[in-house]
Amino acid sequence: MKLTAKNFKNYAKLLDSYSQFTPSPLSIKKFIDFGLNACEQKSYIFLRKELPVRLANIMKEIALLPENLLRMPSVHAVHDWYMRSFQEILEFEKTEDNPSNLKRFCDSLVKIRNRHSDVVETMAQGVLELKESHDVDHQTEHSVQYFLDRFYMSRISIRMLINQHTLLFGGQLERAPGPNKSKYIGCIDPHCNLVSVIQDAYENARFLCDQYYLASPELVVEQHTVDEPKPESDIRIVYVPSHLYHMLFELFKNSMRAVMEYHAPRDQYPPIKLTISKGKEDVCLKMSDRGGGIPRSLHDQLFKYMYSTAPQPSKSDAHTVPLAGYGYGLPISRLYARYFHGDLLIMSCEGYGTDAVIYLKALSNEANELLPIFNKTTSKFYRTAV
Ligand SMILES: O=C(O)CCCOc1c(F)cc(-c2c(C(=O)NCc3ccc(C(=O)O)cc3)noc2-c2cc(Cl)c(O)cc2O)cc1F
Repeated sequence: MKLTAKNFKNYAKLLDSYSQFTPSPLSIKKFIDFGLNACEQKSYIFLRKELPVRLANIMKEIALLPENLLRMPSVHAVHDWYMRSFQEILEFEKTEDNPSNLKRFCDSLVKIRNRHSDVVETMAQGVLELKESHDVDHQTEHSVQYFLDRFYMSRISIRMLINQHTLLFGGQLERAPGPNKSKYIGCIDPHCNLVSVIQDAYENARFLCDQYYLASPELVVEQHTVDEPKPESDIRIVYVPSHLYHMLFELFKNSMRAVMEYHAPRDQYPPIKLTISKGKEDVCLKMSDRGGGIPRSLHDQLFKYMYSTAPQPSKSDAHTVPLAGYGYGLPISRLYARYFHGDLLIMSCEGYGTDAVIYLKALSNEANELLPIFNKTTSKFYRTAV
């Protein structure tokens, strides 16, 4: 439906009303329990309210961004995608949960997911457009950092809800029944084998490293469980393998880049060590490399969106390890870890190497979604930050 002045006013009213609601966080346990006895009508009734609530909450923040960022063509495009998706879901607000509407709803979710597939790159482009067209003061940089952390967390959560519904009810052909794929609940693996995800991420990062450096560090994995120091079988948890893969792939790339740059080509490269430990509260994955580390003063830059959207250096600059990252890999990996109340920390010892630790909740009932909530405090933050 084309946005006209008339329906724009009506849309603004709907945005206000849906943003008054607080998003309802779900735990991994709740996703599993619902999925084990999945009812499409219940999911439809929940999502046709929860999705517009989550969209409206973050759209109110987009509207509070500094004017000169909002005006950037790429940011405007993203805002437009959000408006269209918000409207599309509202068309189901009062429709009956009959089979044809359920099918239409599912198709609409797939369409929305596809519309938003390039949001991260497009927002990064918008930040670059801002840097190239305006002087960016500290306040604006601070607002952008605060906003993007919340914006990408909101996006992770909305895609999680959409993926669960479309995987459970989308009528996809049965997945190739891999060893435990058939036991997935949507995108959640109730028996996620950590070593398999680690191996996957390592092999793919190593492939890129070998391509560029013609060599790569080996990997050594150790596992410890609170009850048995040398567990017989691999440690497993209930988690979303694709989220864990994203974090590990990013960290392996960083460790490999540091090790290969720090050690002269003729050296025997020190291996990357990955220690997995399962405690009562957390499952920890510590990736340790001897890549020379970074100075403490540069730690925060690793997680900056503005800093890390440096223009792409030419290939010739690639011989030094530029701290200006090339993507949003690390900040978004930290959001994936925090999404279910875990965390991702980088501890570097300059002159020696870096430890990167991923903390995940050991208990699925404690792995609750961490959702950004739009309220007076949020808008005050933007007002004072402008
Ligand atoms: O976003 C992306 O695509 C990648 C964005 C990211 O790109 C980076 C990258 F992969 C690796 C490093 C790096 C360095 C380094 O670079 N040391 C050499 C130098 C020492 C001092 C200075 C300085 O004083 O300026 C600069 C470099 N040392 O340890 C790490 C390191 C960093 C992380 Cl997050 C990790 O998980 C593991 C690591 O071994 C820095 C990156 F930034």
